[in-house]
Amino acid sequence: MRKQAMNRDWIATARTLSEALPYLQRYDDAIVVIKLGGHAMGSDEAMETFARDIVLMQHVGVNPVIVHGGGPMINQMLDKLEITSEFVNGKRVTDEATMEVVEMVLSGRVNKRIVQAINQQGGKAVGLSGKDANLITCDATDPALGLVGTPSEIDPSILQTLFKDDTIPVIAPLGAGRNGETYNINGDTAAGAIAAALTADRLLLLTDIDGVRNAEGDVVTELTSQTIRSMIIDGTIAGGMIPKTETALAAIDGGVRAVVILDGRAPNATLLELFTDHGAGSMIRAG
Ligand SMILES: Nc1ncnc2c1ncn2[C@@H]1O[C@H](COP(=O)(O)OP(=O)(O)O)[C@@H](O)[C@H]1O
Ligand SMILES: CC(=O)N[C@@H](CCC(=O)OP(=O)(O)O)C(=O)O
Repeated sequence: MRKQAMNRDWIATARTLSEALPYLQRYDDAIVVIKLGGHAMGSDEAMETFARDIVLMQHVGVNPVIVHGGGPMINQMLDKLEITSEFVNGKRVTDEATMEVVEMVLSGRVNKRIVQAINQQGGKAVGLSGKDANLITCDATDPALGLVGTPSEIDPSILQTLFKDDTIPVIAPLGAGRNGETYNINGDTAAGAIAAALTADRLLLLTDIDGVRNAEGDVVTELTSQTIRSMIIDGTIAGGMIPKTETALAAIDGGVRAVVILDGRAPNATLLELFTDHGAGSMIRAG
C-alpha cells in the first residue's frame, strides 16, 4: 500500500521541484566552484547534507568543483604539536614546520573526509591538491608571510578530464613553487584562481556567517567593487573576510559571472542559492 504521510506537504515538495526547472536549465553544463571553509565544515550530518547537494547538482548537469579550507583543523594540529601560528590580514604566516602540518592536515584528513562524504552519497569524487597535475603554480605572496603562495599559473586540464568522466574534483589549497617549494594558499584565493581559470558561471564561498555585513551589522545582498574596497579601508571588512572579498573581485575580473558569499552551515545552502528564487548571502556580479 502507498504511504499516506500526513506530516509533510508533498504537494509543496512537487511544486518546489517544478519551480526549479528554469534554474536547472540555466545551470545545465555550468561550472560551479564551491569553496567550503573550515568553519563551514560542521558535524558529520552537515557534511552529509553538503555532499548530497553536490551529488544532486552533478546529476542535474552542473560540473561542481570543490575547493576546501581547513584553518581550524590546522590550528588544532599545530596546538597539539605546540607550534605557534599567527595570521596577517587573514593569511597564516607559514614557516617550514607549519607548512608540513598544513599539507598533512589539508591534503590528508580534511580532503579525504569530503571525498568520502561525496562518494558515500553515490557520487564519484577525487581528491587533489594544487600540486597534482600542475594544477596550481605559485609565487611567494610576501616574504614576511613565509611560504604563503599566490597562484601565478593554473593548468585546469585535469579538471576538464575529470568533468568528462563525471568525477567531482575536491581540491586542497596547496601549490608548487617553481623551485620545488610547497606553498600554503588561502582557500578562498585558490578557489578564486581556479574559478577564473575555468571561467566558472558561479563561485560560491561557503563560510560561517550569512554574508558580508555593513557597519550596522546587516548583510549587504549586492556588493560592488567600490563598496568592498571602501569597507576594507574603513575596517568594516576584516580578518578572514578580507581574502574572501578580494577573491570575489579578482574572480570577477578574471571572467567569473558571479560570486556569492554565504553561510555554509545553513541547510542545503548551495541548492537554495542555485535552484531557488531565494538568493542567499552577498552577491558580487560581473559588469
Ligand atoms: N564585514 C564582515 N562581514 C562578515 N564577516 C566578517 C566581516 N568582517 C570580518 N568578518 C569575519 O570573517 C569571518 C569569515 O572568515 P573566515 O573565518 O576566514 O571563514 P572561513 O573559515 O569560512 O574561510 C566571519 O566569521 C567574521 O568573523
Ligand atoms: C595562507 C593561509 O592562510 N592558508 C590557510 C589554508 C586553509 C584555509 O584557507 O582555511 P579556511 O578556508 O578554513 O580559512 C591556512 O593556513 O589556514
